[in-house]
Amino acid sequence: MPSEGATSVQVGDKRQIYNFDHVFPPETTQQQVYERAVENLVDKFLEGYNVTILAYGQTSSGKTHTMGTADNASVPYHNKGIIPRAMATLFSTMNTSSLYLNRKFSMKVSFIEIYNEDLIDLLGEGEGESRPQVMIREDSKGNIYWSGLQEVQVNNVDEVIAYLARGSLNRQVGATDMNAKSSRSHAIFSLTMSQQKLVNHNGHNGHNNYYSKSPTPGSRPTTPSSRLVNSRANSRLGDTDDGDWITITSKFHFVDLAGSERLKRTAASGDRAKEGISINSGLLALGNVISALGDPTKAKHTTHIPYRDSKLTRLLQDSLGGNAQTLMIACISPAEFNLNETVNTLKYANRARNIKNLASVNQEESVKFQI
Ligand SMILES: Nc1ncnc2c1ncn2[C@@H]1O[C@H](COP(=O)(O)OP(=O)(O)OP(=O)(O)O)[C@@H](O)[C@H]1O
Repeated sequence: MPSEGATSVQVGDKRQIYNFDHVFPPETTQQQVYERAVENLVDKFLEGYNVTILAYGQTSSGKTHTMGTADNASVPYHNKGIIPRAMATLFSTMNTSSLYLNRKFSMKVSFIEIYNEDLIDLLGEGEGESRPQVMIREDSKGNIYWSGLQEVQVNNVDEVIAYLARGSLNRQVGATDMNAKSSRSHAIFSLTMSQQKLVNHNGHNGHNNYYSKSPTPGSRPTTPSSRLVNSRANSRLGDTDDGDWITITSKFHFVDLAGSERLKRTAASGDRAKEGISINSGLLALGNVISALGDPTKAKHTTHIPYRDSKLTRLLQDSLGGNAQTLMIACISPAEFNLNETVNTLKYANRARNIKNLASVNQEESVKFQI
């Protein structure tokens, strides 16, 4: 059974203890991992917090399996990873919980890959260089956004899984000595949710408004361009959605990192070696950001956090140490011959545990609509 607390590792005659929130032994099921570590984060996402889950570990340790980054409709339920389970909880909560009755939801997914420091849109149209270029941008408030990336409207779990499967087929996969089907890239599957919440309901006249964008204060949203995800909100609000509305936007990033193993262990050469160098430098940069964020003397001065050292850390800038609930899952091998990699993964994850984020709900100003 999963347990709280520490795990200890013996290296030579030294025993080192690492503390984690949960430790899952090999026989743990996907459902147990999900319930213990992830399910409450879906509630946080619905409340309006940004959430990021990262899977870290050496090749073949189960990152993709745990995250469900490659899951499709043919994966049997007991094997399904975090993403399909989180989506099932999310849509079911939206559609059944009384907490979300007076809301209108709009959701989009995107799927991006970092391969050799190139950003590739896994849902983008076209092949190779004909695909739109994805750029990392920062707005005046320091929020990171990705321009040129395809964001696709989704209305139910099946649509999310279809895009997940489509994107994962486009992901860079190569064979190494350690995993015949190794992911050679970092992949980030993201869900952006916008909620229109009715407060101070006036209860007279009006039409149903479906919003795909945050409305500008003082203006009324125009033609409905997105379908309403929560059909109950439509029927409940009916013709009487006159009142004050607030917009809550939250992002859920599922990050399946490339294998963290030392290059020589994969016996890589040529393209595989180039990929390995790039993977290691991205993970090193991530490790440096994690170390800086875990050090309270540095974390106060955000200019010292080396986010700009890699695309991976830049993309995740507002999810690491920013305004997000962040979970790192460290995948390790029980095999003795992987001990060194296991110790490295435990040290890496242990550093991540020192980060203290200040998460808050992303709520826009109250907007009055007179209809
Ligand atoms: N807990 C598990 N139970 C059953 N099968 C597993 C488990 N973890 C991993 N596997 C299987 O082991 C193989 C390797 O796992 P996976 O591809 O998830 O590793 P990975 O860490 O993502 O590797 P890479 O970094 O090379 O992509 C897959 O066939 C996967 O289905």
